[in-house]
Amino acid sequence: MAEIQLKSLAHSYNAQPTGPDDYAIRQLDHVWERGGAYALLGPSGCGKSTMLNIISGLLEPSEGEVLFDGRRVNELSPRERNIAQVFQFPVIYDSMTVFDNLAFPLKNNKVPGSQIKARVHEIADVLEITDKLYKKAKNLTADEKQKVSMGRGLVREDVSAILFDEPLTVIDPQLKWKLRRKLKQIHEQFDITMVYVTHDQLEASTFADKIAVMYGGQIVQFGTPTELFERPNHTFVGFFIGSPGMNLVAVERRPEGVMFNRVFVPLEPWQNSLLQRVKSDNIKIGIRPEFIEISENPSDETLEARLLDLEDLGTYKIATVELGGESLKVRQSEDYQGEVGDLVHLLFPKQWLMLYVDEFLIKEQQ
Ligand SMILES: Nc1ncnc2c1ncn2[C@@H]1O[C@H](COP(=O)(O)OP(=O)(O)OP(=O)(O)O)[C@@H](O)[C@H]1O
Repeated sequence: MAEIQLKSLAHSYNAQPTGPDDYAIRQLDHVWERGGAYALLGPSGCGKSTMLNIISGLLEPSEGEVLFDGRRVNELSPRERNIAQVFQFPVIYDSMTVFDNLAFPLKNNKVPGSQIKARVHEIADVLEITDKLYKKAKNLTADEKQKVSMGRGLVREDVSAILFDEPLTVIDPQLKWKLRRKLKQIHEQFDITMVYVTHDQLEASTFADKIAVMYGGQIVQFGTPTELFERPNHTFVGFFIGSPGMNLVAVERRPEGVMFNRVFVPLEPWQNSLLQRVKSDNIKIGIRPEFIEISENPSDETLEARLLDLEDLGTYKIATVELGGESLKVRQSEDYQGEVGDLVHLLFPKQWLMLYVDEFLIKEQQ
């Protein structure tokens, strides 16, 4: 098990990149700590598989270094790096039994036969495939095959890390949840560094202690699921995490706050003073649907809006309101009784009103 450090890492599939758009990974520094359970979350094409393949050694980065426990491994082959990788589709030998599939990585590493048997049984028990051990792999269902594929990654006790590249894509929706829990349990039991790639936020937050959100070849935030929800460091994290995502509105600066379409939104003094110092005009405010309050009566702090739509989602409702020409989502309890067309009064609690400049969060300690 190892700490994996990425130092000034960048990768372009183009031999002669001419600008940032030619990079699948833009310069980044990152540390996956020893023994952590991590998710790498992001939309299709943001560079997740590229990063995994660079860590495992399947791909040589065009710039920067990969360090395992402080030692440069750029020149080492995947085998020498001792990384196990589980892909979207099961990688197993159909003609072999499940036992032989699981034993294969150990035989390759010249582990004694008695140890192989014990370890294969231990892993098969955890994955609940002991009754399949002496079946030919070709007779298994898709999810059983993927369990064997995971087992091949888990069986070696000496691996530096296990990388999962969307491993549950082929798994039945009902079984996905079970397997995710299983992986989490395996992580707790064996204490291995695990990086789990997915574009599904639910999958990421049930598996990982910490999530790296990737966007446009960069890690735009690395934090716990709660941190990503409460303090999105980038507008993309606000938009991508949560359902519906964060409300984001482009605004102009004013002395005591910001404005859009004749709606003035006051800010905290520290936000105002930081805002006066930045040059960019790319300014946005962001607030999650869960944190906007709707009040029946106006006050000095409320903003007048119109209820456009109310969607009943069973245990809660999502209201769509129009404020200064912008459409915002507001999450309400199931007993909220608004009528479409009603005037409503919105309150943006100060601690939940985020300010973004050039898409990044303005933080108090800056
Ligand atoms: N072999 C390749 N040659 C050229 N460009 C590539 C290659 N592999 C990936 N890319 C490009 O690099 C970028 C990042 O791709 P990557 O596969 O790492 O993203 P991803 O986040 O894993 O996406 P997905 O979730 O769809 O697998 C994309 O623009 C993709 O088109």
